[in-house]
Amino acid sequence: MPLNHNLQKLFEIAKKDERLAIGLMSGTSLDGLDIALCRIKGSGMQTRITLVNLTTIAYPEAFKNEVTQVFAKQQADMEKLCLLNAHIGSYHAELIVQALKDWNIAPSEVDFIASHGQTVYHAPARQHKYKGYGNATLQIGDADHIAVTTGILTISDFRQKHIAAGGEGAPLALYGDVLLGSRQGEPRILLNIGGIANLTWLPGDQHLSKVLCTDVGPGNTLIDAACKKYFNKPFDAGGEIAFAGVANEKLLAALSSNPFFTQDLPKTTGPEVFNLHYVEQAQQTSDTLDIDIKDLLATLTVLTGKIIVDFIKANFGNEDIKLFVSGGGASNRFIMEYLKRELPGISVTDTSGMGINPDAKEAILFALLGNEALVGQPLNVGNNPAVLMGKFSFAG
Ligand SMILES: Nc1ncnc2c1ncn2[C@@H]1O[C@H](COP(=O)(O)OP(=O)(O)OP(=O)(O)O)[C@@H](O)[C@H]1O
Ligand SMILES: CC(=O)N[C@H]1[C@@H]2OC[C@@H](O2)[C@@H](O)[C@@H]1O[C@H](C)C(=O)O
Repeated sequence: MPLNHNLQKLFEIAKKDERLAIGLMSGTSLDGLDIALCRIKGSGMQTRITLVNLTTIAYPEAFKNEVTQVFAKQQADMEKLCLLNAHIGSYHAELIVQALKDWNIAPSEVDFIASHGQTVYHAPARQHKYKGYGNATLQIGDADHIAVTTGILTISDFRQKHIAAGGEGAPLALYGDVLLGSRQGEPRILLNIGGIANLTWLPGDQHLSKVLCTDVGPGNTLIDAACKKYFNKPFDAGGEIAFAGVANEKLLAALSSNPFFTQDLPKTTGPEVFNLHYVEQAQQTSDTLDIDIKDLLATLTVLTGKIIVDFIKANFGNEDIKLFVSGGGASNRFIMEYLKRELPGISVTDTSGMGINPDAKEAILFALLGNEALVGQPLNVGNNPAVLMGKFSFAG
């Protein structure tokens, strides 16, 4: 019996020497959609990927406000959640169609889209309160809408397989980091400072069993929340407000005492834990509710730097390592200067120092994961599940 047209096309795409793919990332900062157009050759450790084009479409305030109603909330309007699942899928599709027009690329030239979706809740078992339930995470923005509207095969919902195979559904960065970032004789740390900060340790002997990838703690999420509340700004551009304040040591100590920081590795978290409620509680226990708001911003920014520095010193020492930073936090001069100052033996640059655009890294990761879903083999890395992730949505 002949294969139907969807499977026929799938096989044709899988047999190609080179694929044109779109990777999509909409992260926990809710700032916008990263669309990375990539050319990919091969698979696994032989993957060669070139970023052809990148655009970040900032979300309009009205859209952010809608998503915020369900984002990281223990209680939310189920109708709104249901509507947003379809709405985000179609909205992302429209943004892709527009980006392709701008780039003068016909949708028929693109082999596949790999979509992360929008995380609305992340609930590793260590973090939620429901006995008898395991790890769980929820990304919405259904990919059937993307596939049908763009006419392009779409691979999505990567995190569920990771959980089904024993992981926490995140971080997935290591799968891309080992493929693109590992170098013989050069121990590296690839740090992404998005809403949450996560890192991948790539040992210089390139033993995949020694690779570690874990969330470290809040990246920009507390800084953004405080900026919004106290300064009516979405984020602290360049870390300017933090530079104008002085970190409060008592508050810093209270914030640093969250149990997440001493839990076993690898571990994951999100704004479900690291939010303004957590900051206010720490202010209460440390009797710092009345500190200057610039000092509060400085404290939250130092916290982001300090948990990264403490983690690196405790787990990898302080010498002969190259640290490459990506994500929006790489544009926060206060954080970058803090890392350089507090890790004197380590070379700290953003990931452009290793040939990867720091704003594109996560969207590229999903393009890579989509490529692996099509033509890869499960990879044993650290104690992470060796699985191929992602679900297929056909256009017709
Ligand atoms: N010029 C800048 N100065 C300071 N901070 C910045 C700047 N540009 C971006 N950021 C910070 O980076 C954040 C966005 O980072 P990014 O897009 O990497 O996060 P994300 O992908 O949404 O999060 P995650 O990776 O945790 O899912 C912004 O919300 C802001 O806090
Ligand atoms: C559940 C979820 O969306 N987690 C994100 C978030 O943003 C950063 C950090 O927390 C990381 O664990 C993950 O994203 C990246 C892309 C990852 O999986 O590697």
